[in-house]
Amino acid sequence: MSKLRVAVLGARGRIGSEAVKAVEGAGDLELVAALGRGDKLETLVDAGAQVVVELTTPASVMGNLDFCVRHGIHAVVGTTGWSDDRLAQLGTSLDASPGTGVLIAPNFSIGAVLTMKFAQAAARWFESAEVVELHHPNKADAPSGTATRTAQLIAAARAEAGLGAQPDATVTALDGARGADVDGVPVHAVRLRGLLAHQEVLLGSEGETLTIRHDSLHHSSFMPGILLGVRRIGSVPGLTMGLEHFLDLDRPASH
Ligand SMILES: NC(=O)C1=CN([C@@H]2O[C@H](COP(=O)(O)OP(=O)(O)OC[C@H]3O[C@@H](n4cnc5c(N)ncnc54)[C@H](OP(=O)(O)O)[C@@H]3O)[C@@H](O)[C@H]2O)C=CC1
Ligand SMILES: O=C(O)C1=N[C@H](C(=O)O)C[C@H](O)C1
Repeated sequence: MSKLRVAVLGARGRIGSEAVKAVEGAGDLELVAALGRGDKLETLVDAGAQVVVELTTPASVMGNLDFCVRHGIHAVVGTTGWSDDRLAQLGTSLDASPGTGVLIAPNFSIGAVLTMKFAQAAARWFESAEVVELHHPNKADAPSGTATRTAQLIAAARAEAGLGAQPDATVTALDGARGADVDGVPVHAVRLRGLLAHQEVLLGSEGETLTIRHDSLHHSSFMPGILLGVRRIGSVPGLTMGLEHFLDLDRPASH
């Protein structure tokens, strides 16, 4: 069987360089291009790339995806910075290229995907919910894409359960002291040398708290998710938001 032809954008970056190695190490995949800033996107077409792994920056991702979708190249995207406007713009490009698939994964690690799922399930049972994300100090964006998505899922679950605003008697505060407000859920961002990517979801009600914590200790934690996305996205046209859609998480464990 012929190998799937894969390219990496952002190939010299922290996660992109690991993705290059992961694709090279997969027997069913062939790395046909590894591009960095300034390299020509036409190379993707010349190399016959079928799937692109997009790991660049919020400033670059839209242009890169526009090119890929127009050329019918599927994309697996880890880059952050997604707003409703950007998603709508991508949706319009995909409408014009109906066979093309794009996966946007706020986080490729299984533990982070489960953290989001557990937080979403728990949210309706607690009066209070806050998210704390902790990352390496070279990270350009805050809060993280994962924390933003987690807060959005918590907020949607609270709204569906009819929960109102969270209890908070704060009257005076220094700027930023209560974090960023994501749909009514406070999100706090820590940047600390020595860390990679970590998140805590804090939930509380009268007399009890629940903390869900996840730690990515190495970029290798993201690689199985990237490879899964690469193998699956060609058969899922349109926009898929979140790796959970490829993970079959609701299937009961076999005994
Ligand atoms: N979803 C997930 O699981 C994960 C997502 N991420 C996200 O991935 C993104 C990259 O993170 P990270 O690797 O740490 O960042 P880095 O800054 O280390 O890497 C980004 C790379 O992209 C390059 N780049 C910028 N613009 C372009 C372009 N137009 N075409 C090709 N390459 C380009 C940069 O080049 P230059 O240095 O010259 O600017 C740099 O080498 C971030 O948004 C991060 O949040 C990270 C880890 C996991
Ligand atoms: O920049 C990073 O490092 C990471 N970015 C993603 C995010 O913003 O959620 C995923 C993970 O947290 C690592």
